[in-house]
Amino acid sequence: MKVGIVGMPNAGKSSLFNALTKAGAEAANYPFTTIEPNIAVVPVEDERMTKVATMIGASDIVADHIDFHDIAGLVKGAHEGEGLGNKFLANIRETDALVHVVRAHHDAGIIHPDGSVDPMRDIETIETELIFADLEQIEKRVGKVTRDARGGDKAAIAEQKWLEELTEVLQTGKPARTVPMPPEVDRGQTVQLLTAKPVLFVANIDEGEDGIPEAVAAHAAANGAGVVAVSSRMEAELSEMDDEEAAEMRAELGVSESGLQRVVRGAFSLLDLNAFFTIGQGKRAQSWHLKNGLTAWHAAGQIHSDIQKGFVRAEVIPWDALLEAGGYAQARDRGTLRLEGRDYVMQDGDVITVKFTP
Ligand SMILES: Nc1ncnc2c1ncn2[C@@H]1O[C@H](COP(=O)(O)OP(=O)(O)OP(=O)(O)O)[C@@H](O)[C@H]1O
Ligand SMILES: [Mg+2]
Repeated sequence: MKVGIVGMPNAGKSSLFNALTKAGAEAANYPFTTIEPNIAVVPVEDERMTKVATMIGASDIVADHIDFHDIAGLVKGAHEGEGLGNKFLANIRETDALVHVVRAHHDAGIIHPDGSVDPMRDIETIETELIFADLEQIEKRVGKVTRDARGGDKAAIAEQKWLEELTEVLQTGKPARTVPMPPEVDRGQTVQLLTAKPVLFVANIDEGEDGIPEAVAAHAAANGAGVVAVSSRMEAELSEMDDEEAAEMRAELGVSESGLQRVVRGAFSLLDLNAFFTIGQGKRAQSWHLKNGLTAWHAAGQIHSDIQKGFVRAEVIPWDALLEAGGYAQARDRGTLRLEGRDYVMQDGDVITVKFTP
């Protein structure tokens, strides 16, 4: 899963990114050796997998990860190519969700590109750029869809209506996320809109503060977005310390939980994902994630394209049933280890073994 960090210049994106990079680099057992300089790879720990993997006797445990991409500051006019705008927008287009960092701290030593601290104005600036970029995408698409709709194509008729509605909503300053795509529309063919992506607002607050600015919270709620508050600078500083030192510092400042954890969890919960696990004795245990509603066949594809290609059937069991049984053989005896076909809809916490012909 790819998450893009966006926001105004100097909003605190790279500070947050650096903290995330440290969190990723410190996580033990990481199978990635080369990490691109603007991508922070952060594991999503899952206790359920750890428990089952320990019981089964897995050789090691590898958690699925979220990749956070540090994207340079967006400025007014980005959609017209202002300040490398188009390149940034292209970077954002490839992500599954956005973390939108908003300056809410009042450190007078940090320059604001517009001269004053105003979280709502900044949010509007960024959203306006994203909306303009979306309107351009729609404009490019509408001609073809209108022609097809005239020819009586049902999917095109639905899409045309949807694009019209989207245009209206975007023009009022609302994100595309608020207009659901009709089922007739071909997801792979139509516009990929930036404001349709899930968003987590990160209010970058003063050190020692804990609250989310009210206006930002209200805006998030009204637009189907998530919101957390952290001090990016403090998180960056804390990530440089060892655990004990960091805990002490947090206690001193009165911030309970790791702000980074809030960001990672917040971003993750945006994505509407189910976790599943592959766990075998003496083998690497691994966690994976799938969009809610996808099948065993999709799960196989995540593991390896060859496994998907040769899919025969899957053995599936909820993680807690496997733990309770005490092993695969015992679970088979109890009948809790089931055989499923490719269309089985994966459930959160399933442990799966795919049988395939190589
Ligand atoms: N909560 C905070 N309180 C005070 N200063 C902060 C806070 N968060 C970040 N800063 C400071 O703001 C400055 C800009 O931060 P940072 O480089 O992370 O911004 P950015 O969004 O990546 O900027 P750019 O768009 O130029 O890449 C840094 O000096 C950083 O230490
Ligand atoms: Mg930066």
